[in-house]
Amino acid sequence: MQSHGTLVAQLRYLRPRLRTVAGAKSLPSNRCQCISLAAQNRPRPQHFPLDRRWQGRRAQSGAAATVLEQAAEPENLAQETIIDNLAPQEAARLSRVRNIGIAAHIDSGKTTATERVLYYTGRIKSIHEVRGKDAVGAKMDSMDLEREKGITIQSAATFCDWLKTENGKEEKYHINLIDTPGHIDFTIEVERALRVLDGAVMILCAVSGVQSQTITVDRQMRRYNVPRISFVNKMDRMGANPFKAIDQINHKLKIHAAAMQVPIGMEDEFKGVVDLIRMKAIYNEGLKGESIRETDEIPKDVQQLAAERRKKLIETLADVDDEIAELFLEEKTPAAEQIKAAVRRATISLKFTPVFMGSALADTSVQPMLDGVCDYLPNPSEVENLALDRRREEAPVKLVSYNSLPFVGLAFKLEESNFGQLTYIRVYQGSLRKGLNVYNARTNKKVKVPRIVRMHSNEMEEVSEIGAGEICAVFGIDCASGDTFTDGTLGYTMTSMFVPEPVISLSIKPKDNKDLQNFSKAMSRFQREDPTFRVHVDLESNETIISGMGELHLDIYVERMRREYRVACETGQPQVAYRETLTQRVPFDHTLKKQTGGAGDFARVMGWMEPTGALEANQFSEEVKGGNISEKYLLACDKGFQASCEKGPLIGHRVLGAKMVVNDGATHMTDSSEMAFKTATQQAFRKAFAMAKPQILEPLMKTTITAPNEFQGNIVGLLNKRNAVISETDIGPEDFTLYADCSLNSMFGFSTQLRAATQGKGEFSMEFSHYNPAPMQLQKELIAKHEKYLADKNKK
Ligand SMILES: Nc1nc2c(ncn2[C@@H]2O[C@H](COP(=O)(O)OP(=O)(O)OP(=O)(O)O)[C@@H](O)[C@H]2O)c(=O)[nH]1
Repeated sequence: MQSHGTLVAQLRYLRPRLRTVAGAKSLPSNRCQCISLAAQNRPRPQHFPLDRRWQGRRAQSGAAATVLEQAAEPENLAQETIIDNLAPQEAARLSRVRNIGIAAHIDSGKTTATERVLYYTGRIKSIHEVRGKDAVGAKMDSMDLEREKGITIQSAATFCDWLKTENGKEEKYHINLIDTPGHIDFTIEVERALRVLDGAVMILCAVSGVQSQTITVDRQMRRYNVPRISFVNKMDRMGANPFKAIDQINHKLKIHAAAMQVPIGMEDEFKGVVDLIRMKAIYNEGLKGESIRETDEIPKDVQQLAAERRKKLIETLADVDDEIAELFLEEKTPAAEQIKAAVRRATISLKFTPVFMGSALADTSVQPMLDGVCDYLPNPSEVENLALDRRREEAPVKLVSYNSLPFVGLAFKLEESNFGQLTYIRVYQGSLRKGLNVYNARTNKKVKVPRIVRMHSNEMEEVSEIGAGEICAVFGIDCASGDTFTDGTLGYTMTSMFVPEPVISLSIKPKDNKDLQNFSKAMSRFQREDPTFRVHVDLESNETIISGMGELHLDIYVERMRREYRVACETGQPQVAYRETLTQRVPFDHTLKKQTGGAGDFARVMGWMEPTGALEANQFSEEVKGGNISEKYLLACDKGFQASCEKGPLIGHRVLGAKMVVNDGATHMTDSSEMAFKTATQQAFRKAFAMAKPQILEPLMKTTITAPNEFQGNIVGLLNKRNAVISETDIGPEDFTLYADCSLNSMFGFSTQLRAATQGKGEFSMEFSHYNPAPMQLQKELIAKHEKYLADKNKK
């Protein structure tokens, strides 16, 4: 396989020739894109079940290569002229834009750090703390519930301009920033932020280092190939040790990491940091640390540590960067500029994370982290984003963050506001203007953009245009989360994000029937905003069932219903969201025949049912020859199949991984109807399903537990009792991390037992992994319980 660079060089050579050939319109389409994808030789990310999902994301490469390869397309020749003319101007604009997210374990200080960033960049005039005494709360936690509980529930977007000073010169950077929740139950918020961001700041606590949720966040960043810098916060706390955190990033997260700074003083003596590239001491001054004082005088007691850690930084870089490796082998010391360039290359190519440190609460050393964002995280043109061209069999095409190209944007988040639905859009190509007609690639509907705003937490600033590579929100566009918009000249669609399956459900109803209207309004709004929150009505019990990612997730919606819609609700016990499936192929031949005096019911359906393999979405297909069942009745069969999948025959939970094929049947001249075919299909489904060795599936959770080493035996004991499968144990000098697959059903009450078994020092996080057949005994119990429920209901 040739390197990407070599191929780009070849394309550069070929370009004048391609132009001539393209004039004759004989170039095979997509050749260049194919070469480019092959050149990157990217494996499909592990967590993506469908190829198409990852095609929408990116690999890292230079904008020049992107433009060049796309320009070589005959269809893109018109664009090429524009690109050639605008390149320097666009490149200059984009080089000062950063779209970043802040992600971390719960309570690491994401919101507190963001508050500093907004203050130092002049976005807010004063600092308010999370759960602070002034009772105002941090800017980015704008929901009352967030402020009360001191946790972030929704991701909030904001933007700011950072004046970075280097060698006495000021450079203005425009930063779009998203603060994301730390709790795993709100993981979709992190997923959608990472889907559209170009880089991230991973915050760690200086005392706790890599925690269970840091591991989840790491997984998410890998899923979307997001480069990151790290910030070790809470350096003022007793027991702070940034180097322990760095070791843990190296060993637990398995990404090369090295300190970019060393601390001056520790814990309550923490005063500032030494920048290891420029070898300068940096202190914060002013009431809120707003001014920075830099000096060449590094305190004596820190000099040796600084020298050692600088050496370590260069050694680590030599492992991930060829240029530094060469200098290292020649025993030459790289210059500051060379180190900086290597950190940037290695970070953007996802091989390395530079580690900064400070204390957001003590207003110390947040600004150098912001400089790090500008120096080491990619600008929008350095991240490759792909769309699929529906006019050319969904071939991947690269999007170019240039304003003058046709518009392509992705709606990544919806929010209900006082002024109607607010749709967050990341503009990938072209610019979005007020009054522009845009097309929804999914529905093909045209809409005019009435209002564009830049979000600043819950406040907004009206703008008339947003350039490529930026994030904004628009009003008055009806769409679903994950829809692609274009200007109508392109058949592009971008792939959506990874949406985990809900694992917990509970029944819910308003305490007072007069609130029913508000109740359903709230339900439909929450569902539209959050793809991991689902609502359905159980047809047998007539109960409304809500499903989500965990108990806290559902609790928050019940609480929001009370506060925002004034609907008090009663809820049932949380239940695991089981699934039902079949394991073998079975033929069916079923006739519905009812003769009751007048017109009767008649429908005959034949075919087979089988597992889809790999537990994919349910599928219905028809292979009827000779017109024995008309198109209209086949549609009714499909509806019957979908209805049957909603409520499995075993325990009434949803069916997963079932395929039904109807290949023959019979119709009666007068007695057949759509209803008859729908019912016949449902009856055939039940019969076939029962014969096809059905199974109940339970959600298995990827569980990460961290605790001090002395509790390892206790925790293994707890997990063994739950039949968990331990996949890996990582033992550090003081604490250990254990990775296991546990059934969700066995994890109820685990947090209390973990606390008791570890004197409150252990913590865990769970993330849905996959569905697995439930143990036979449990399957029998669930079926018996469901049968009893049905029998009791029939008696009534
Ligand atoms: N000592 C110390 N405490 C801090 C620091 N930064 C934040 N905190 C405190 O840590 C707690 C959590 O801070 P947040 O900023 O809410 O953390 P978060 O990561 O946004 O929390 P979630 O969004 O709920 O996950 C608050 O009580 C902060 O005051 C710091 O640098 N030093």
